[in-house]
Amino acid sequence: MTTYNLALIGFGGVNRALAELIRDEPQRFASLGFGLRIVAITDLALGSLVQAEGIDLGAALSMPRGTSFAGLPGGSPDPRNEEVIRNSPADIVVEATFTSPVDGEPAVSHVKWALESGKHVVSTNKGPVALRGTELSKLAADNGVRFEYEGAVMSGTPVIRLAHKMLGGLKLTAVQGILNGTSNYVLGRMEAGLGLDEAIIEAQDLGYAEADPTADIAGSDVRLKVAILANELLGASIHPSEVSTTGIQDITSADVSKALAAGLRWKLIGEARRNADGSIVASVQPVALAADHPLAGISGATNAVSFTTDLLGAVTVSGPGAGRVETAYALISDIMAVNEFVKGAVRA
Ligand SMILES: NC(=O)C1=CN([C@@H]2O[C@H](COP(=O)(O)OP(=O)(O)OC[C@H]3O[C@@H](n4cnc5c(N)ncnc54)[C@H](O)[C@@H]3O)[C@@H](O)[C@H]2O)C=CC1
Ligand SMILES: N[C@@H](CC=O)C(=O)O
Repeated sequence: MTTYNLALIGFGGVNRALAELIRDEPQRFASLGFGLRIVAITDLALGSLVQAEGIDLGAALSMPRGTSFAGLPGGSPDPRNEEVIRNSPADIVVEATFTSPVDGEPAVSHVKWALESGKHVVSTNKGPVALRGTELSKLAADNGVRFEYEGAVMSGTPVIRLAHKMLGGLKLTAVQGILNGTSNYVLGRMEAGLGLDEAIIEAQDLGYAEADPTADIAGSDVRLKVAILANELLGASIHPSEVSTTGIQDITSADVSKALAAGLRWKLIGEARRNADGSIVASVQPVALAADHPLAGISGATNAVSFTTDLLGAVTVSGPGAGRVETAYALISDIMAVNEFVKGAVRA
């Protein structure tokens, strides 16, 4: 059985959840036909750690706040991302640092260093995909490796790969959905009587929010996801700045109560549509949906996306849109895709 060596770049909620699954449930991976060993970890707060024989995950996961990997064999107080990505004995680099909606950095560089070094990349980071996706996928192909990013849209809920694999024979003209777990959770909690700020704190505690939750509330997170879906599935080549974006920051508790009394629910809707002339229009905006609208019942951190197709009409996928373990599962599904690629290459 093949065992893949992983380097985790960023050791926050998502990559910690992945490390816990690898430590606690090796049989899950064995049943998939491969083993996983974490040989390197870097993080802004902890520094870096490289142990070619496999890191003691119990020790790494229980590092007290404010300490660094410097005290461990192979440890350093600095993240040393480039050195670790290029030179550690990893087969797969797992990129889960902060998403930058502006330029995708430093994650874009992390992905490039890995691909240039002949390492596969699996990532939940939306920045590199939305802002430099075409270039990075080409770099992966040129180096004979994979760049997989299922978790960039709707966490572990299968969307990107599912649409590529299962909807390929259809003409897709639009994607529309609730694509941010935090804002949907926050709107639901406001319906229950909480203020915006209190609801955001809850979403942070639950691991849904971005490091800067403004991205969730003001819509830049959904803007990246809309650009990814438009480019991946509608054949567009749009930059996130072309997605007109309004968040939920100006929706007040009074607005929420008034809507509820009228049988409406506020939702943050992301949409991309191909016009008859081939042009693409894309937007993010709050909409007060009637209770019988298919997206009105999507609550909490659950998300849903609906594809408008020629032969099937609307095809809708719903599931978790955020969460630490839920997003770690996206990385596992990406590693499964890498494994299929590797096995296919061996057979060919
Ligand atoms: N939490 C969720 O539900 C989801 C998260 N994502 C994305 O996954 C990524 C990770 O998310 P979380 O783990 O929740 O975030 P987090 O904020 O808990 O963890 C990110 C970690 O990356 C580290 N980091 C930041 N910049 C770094 C750098 N230059 N070098 C080394 N380490 C660095 C931070 O110190 C932090 O520990 C983010 O890009 C996020 O947008 C995507 C889908 C869902
Ligand atoms: N902060 C994001 C996490 C997933 O992309 C969200 O809440 O949806």
